[in-house]
Amino acid sequence: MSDQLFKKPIKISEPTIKISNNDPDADLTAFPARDSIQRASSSQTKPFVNQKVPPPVFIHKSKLPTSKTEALASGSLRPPPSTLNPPKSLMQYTSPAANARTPSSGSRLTPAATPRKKVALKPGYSAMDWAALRNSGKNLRGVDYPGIIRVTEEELKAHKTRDDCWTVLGGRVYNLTPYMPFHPGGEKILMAIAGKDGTGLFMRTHSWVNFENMLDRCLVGVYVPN
Ligand code: HEM
Repeated sequence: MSDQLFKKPIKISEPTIKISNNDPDADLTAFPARDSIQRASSSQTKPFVNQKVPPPVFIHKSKLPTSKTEALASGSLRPPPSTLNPPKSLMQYTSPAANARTPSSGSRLTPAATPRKKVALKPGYSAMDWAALRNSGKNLRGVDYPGIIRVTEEELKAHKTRDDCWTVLGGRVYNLTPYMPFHPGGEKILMAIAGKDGTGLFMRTHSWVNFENMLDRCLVGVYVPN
């Protein structure tokens, strides 16, 4: 009996939904319901039909930025523009010189300073090499007298060449000659303070540089202008 049941093909007919125009309740597919608030407030009765959807924008592969730098330059990786202004306390440090160095858009907060330019140092003249030379025990003072000497203005002025360059920093006289090729700002700029008091220019350029420590082995003496 059960065998017969399984062997018999079962006919499943599609359910038919009859929609009568006279009977609104018969329209089972209508959603939202015909007399609902949603339908009343919506001007669109047939979604996606005759609706104007903007066509998708395709960017050709060749026009896409290839690197992060390019993407940044094109602005595609930039954060959205902000209407917030930076705090005034930081703004005061932005100098025209600093802005001239960073001409890109937006506000950049850069400490006010003299425009700076690093030079390419020759191999063997890095900060590490200078530290090694300082600790080598070599005489970097350029004078044979072992102790601190008193240097007058006249004496100072006599040491203003590339091979014999003294300067005053913070009231002390230093022999800059051995440091010349190690200076990240270049030799030329150091010659501007040769045989002179360089404290003002030094401080305006890089007051954070610890010259006392870096030039300790180059100390010649104390400056006694009169
Ligand atoms: C007073 C005259 C001097 C001027 C005009 C001057 C100028 C400069 C300049 C333009 C730079 C490159 C800055 C950069 O873009 O990174 C620099 C860097 C540097 N200078 Fe001088 N310099 C002077 C004296 C000295 C002296 C006497 C020393 C010795 C202690 C010195 C030590 C340094 C150091 C360590 C740096 C690297 C600083 C850094 O990378 O932050 N400078 N200097």
